[in-house]
Amino acid sequence: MNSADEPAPERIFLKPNCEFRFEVQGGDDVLIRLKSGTAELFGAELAKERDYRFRKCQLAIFTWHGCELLVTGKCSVSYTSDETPMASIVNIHTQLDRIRNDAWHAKGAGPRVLITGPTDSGKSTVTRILLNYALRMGRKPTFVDLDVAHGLLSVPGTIAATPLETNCMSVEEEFVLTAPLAYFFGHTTLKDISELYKFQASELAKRVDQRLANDAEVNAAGIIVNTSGSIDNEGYQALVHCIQAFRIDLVIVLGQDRLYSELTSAVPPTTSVIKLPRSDGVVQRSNQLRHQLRMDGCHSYFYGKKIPNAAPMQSLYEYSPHVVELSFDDINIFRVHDLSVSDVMLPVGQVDDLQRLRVLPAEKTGDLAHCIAAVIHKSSVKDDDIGLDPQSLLGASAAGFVQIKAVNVQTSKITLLVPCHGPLPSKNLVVGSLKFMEGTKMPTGLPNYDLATGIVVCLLGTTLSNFGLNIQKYSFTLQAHLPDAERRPYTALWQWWLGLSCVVVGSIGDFAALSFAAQSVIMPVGSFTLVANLFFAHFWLKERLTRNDLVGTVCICVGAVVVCIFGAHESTSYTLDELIALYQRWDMVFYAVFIAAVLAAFTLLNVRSEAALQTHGADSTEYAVYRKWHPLSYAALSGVVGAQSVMFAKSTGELIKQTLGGRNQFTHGLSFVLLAALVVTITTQTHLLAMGLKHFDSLYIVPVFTCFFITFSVLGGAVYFEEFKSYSVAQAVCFPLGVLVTIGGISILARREMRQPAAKGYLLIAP
Ligand SMILES: Nc1ncnc2c1ncn2[C@@H]1O[C@H](COP(=O)(O)OP(=O)(O)OP(=O)(O)O)[C@@H](O)[C@H]1O
Repeated sequence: MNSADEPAPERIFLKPNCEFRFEVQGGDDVLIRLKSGTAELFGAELAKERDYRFRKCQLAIFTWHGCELLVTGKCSVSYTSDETPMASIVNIHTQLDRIRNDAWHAKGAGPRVLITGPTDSGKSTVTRILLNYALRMGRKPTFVDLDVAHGLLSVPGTIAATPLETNCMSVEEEFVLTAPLAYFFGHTTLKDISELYKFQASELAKRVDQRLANDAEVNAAGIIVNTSGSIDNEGYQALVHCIQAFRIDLVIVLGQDRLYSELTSAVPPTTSVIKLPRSDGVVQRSNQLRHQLRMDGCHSYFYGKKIPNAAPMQSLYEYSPHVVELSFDDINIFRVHDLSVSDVMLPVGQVDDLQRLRVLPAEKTGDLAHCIAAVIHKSSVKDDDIGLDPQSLLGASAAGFVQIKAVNVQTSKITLLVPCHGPLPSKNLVVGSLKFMEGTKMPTGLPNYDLATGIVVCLLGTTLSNFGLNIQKYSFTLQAHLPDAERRPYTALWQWWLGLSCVVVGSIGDFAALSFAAQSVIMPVGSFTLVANLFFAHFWLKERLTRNDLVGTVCICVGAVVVCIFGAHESTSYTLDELIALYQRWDMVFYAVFIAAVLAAFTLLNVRSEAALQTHGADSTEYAVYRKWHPLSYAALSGVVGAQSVMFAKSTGELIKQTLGGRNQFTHGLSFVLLAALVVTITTQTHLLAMGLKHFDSLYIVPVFTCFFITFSVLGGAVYFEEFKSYSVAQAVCFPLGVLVTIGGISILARREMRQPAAKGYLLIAP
């Protein structure tokens, strides 16, 4: 929690059969801890003395026997209520569990329950409670979600099913899931295309039947179906269709007498229909909020859920999607149309649903931008020597989903956001009307404290790091004024160590900033170090600041920001074996040779410059050739070596993360080689930077070092984590452009008239 005026923790004492209802808005965080008694959140039991974290939600914690809760943080609404439908729900559960028990002993089928009602009547909540109760009894119920408005199991616009197990139950999340069987409807209402919905519901029902037939335990646990809130006209027809398709035994109608009475006469005699009162706690959601929830659903499909300040295991919910660019030929995009009877050109009565539904190619134009597309399972599509039969896509399930980011008609290229690395499971995509606009925020009107904290921490960290470098430079300046006999190596200077400590603490701050805001924000903010450097070097160390220095530094700053924004990506988790495989890739070998060549060239330059300086002196013609290159060699070498240390740090970080997650990676010698490489590169970088600062102005050394450090770490990460493969056109153009701008900045800075380095020891400048 970030706010300074955070309320003190509140103790809530709940009487038996009461619930604590609360709402948490977008930017806020609320922690709830069960202190005593027993309590459950929509059927999932709370553990004692554990903090549960809630954001952006409206929920209720119920107790059967009374409990004490400790609530920390700001709830926008909170109150307790003793009017709940929990007694009726638990009665239904008891009946269902009896049927499950009988089914298990008789090796038969368990109960099939469907929950319906108008929008915001609490359907998903009752579904969740019944599922959680079944899971708590050790059953494996199948959850079928037919609500296309939300898509609890997948992205919105899908209908899906999956058997659940105890580990799917969670207090903080709706359901913790693996891969459900999903059909992509593509729309969030049934309007105008309800035939497709009915057809897909029937297909899903058949697949669920097949799944249940193969597993006695899952079969005996039965199914629980959540439905959409549209219950008029087409919605009602679709509801009756689904009750038949899934052969429902029990329909629970929430809070609407008319629907209850209509369904009672419409369903088969084997199906019972019961009424359940709508809980007063169920919150009415505006259309704007519903839209926002859908965008959040799409966002968490691609990016996972970042839980700020969460325990290490919870951060597993963070995913790293990739952007890929494909040519038009590599991808087929289809759309399902529900033609009117006259369009099908068959006599009325002879037209069945399948004939009305036509799968037609979608035109690849900019209109497709932001569309969510289902990638259709290859195995379910008819694609033989004669070619692809688009109609076969109708009954095919989705292997996953992508977002169409852009369509470029001129270059015939399409850019996709895909959830993971590697080729798509098939080249056939289906779109509907669902679009995912990234960056739509909760309409809370509250500032984003995490982002602000990240930026402030990063600014403080980079300023401290730069202050540290300038303290080191200051220590060299003091030494330069001592007689030769009194000068000491830099490692014997307490000021140098103080500077190094500031650099280390500052860098820790930079890393910490990454846990508050995205890398693409933090890295560019990090180039503020150059601004801090101008300040310290000019005003404290009294280094002369010219217009050239300003222009060069600004160019490096701009270039670094561009490189970070267009080059940097989030990385994925790798085990040691995967890391070894990565290091063996030909592009990594290529990159290693390239780095070796760069290091060799700058080392040669450095050795020659040093030799010319030591042998002939700073004013000699022999040294004049190297005057511009000598400072560059130090700054560039330390930057390139430092960038390698980032790669080794990333690798060792991965190994430590995996090891902490229970898979020890330090049983292999190579892990220690990576660790040793990390130590060697960090030490070398520190030494080279110290030597650069010792001999030359920090107004030159720091920007050039920063430029090499950032460019080579981004380049290394991109090669290492194969990010180039997924570069969009904008990235492919802007990344090299950013590098060019930084190189331009260096060449401007190189014109700086630096004071001559002393042949032995320190550069003489006025303190
Ligand atoms: N007893 C309760 N106390 C507080 N909030 C509740 C309670 N019951 C449900 N809610 C909240 O009310 C909102 C609407 O409930 P729910 O999603 O179950 O309705 P729904 O009928 O499934 O909605 P839709 O028609 O959109 O599918 C949800 O945010 C849910 O968490």
